[in-house]
Amino acid sequence: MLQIKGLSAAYSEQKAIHFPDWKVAKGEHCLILGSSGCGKTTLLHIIGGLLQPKAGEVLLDNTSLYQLKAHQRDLYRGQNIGLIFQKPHLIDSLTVKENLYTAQYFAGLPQDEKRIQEVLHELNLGDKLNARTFELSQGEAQRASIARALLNRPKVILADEPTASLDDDNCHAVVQLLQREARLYQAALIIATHDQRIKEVIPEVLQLDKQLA
Ligand SMILES: Nc1ncnc2c1ncn2[C@@H]1O[C@H](COP(=O)(O)OP(=O)(O)OP(=O)(O)O)[C@@H](O)[C@H]1O
Repeated sequence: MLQIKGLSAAYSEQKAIHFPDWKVAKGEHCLILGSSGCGKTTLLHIIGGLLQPKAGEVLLDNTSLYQLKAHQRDLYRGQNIGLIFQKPHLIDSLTVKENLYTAQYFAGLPQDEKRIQEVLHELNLGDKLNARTFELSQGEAQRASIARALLNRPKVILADEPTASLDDDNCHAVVQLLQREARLYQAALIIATHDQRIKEVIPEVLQLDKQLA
């Protein structure tokens, strides 16, 4: 379903970071692990169509992400890839509903309030539809960002350090939530992290090594 081949990345004059070839099956849950600076976020951004690699290929089903023109890739991402970051990155001047509308807009999809209500309900945010995002607790804001990522029923969910600043209880709650939602959408779930706690529940790992850099 997802395949990376011969991938490398380089920021400006920096030495290239090389990534091992890797395949993730439909519905599979896995981790990208490795020490700080080894390239976890970089790889996640490449897989998410946010960062052009120096070389190599990202295949999602039969689509080669970087063969697409930039605007086609943006639409493809909006329709097929759900991105979750450590911080929610919601737009404070908008309500929760309006934040989720942006995900439909950037995917080239029509506004669908019913679908927004459905996904908010799934994440126990049914009463927050018209709340401003600054009125949300941190946990609610994180779930709203997960709702935004799931809204368009993605084939793959990419989460970057979603548990880094959480205590053990909340760490497990967030991982369980991501796994439950990924199962619901039969989506592949890929979490980039150096949080060893997640390894207990998701044993499938792509280990990145500093030596590869
Ligand atoms: N925008 C950028 N410009 C230049 N170099 C960058 C940029 N982003 C990352 N790097 C460098 O690329 C390398 C990989 O960074 P990346 O953020 O992917 O690592 P990481 O494994 O996610 O680290 P961490 O676990 O600390 O978040 C590092 O050496 C970093 O300094």
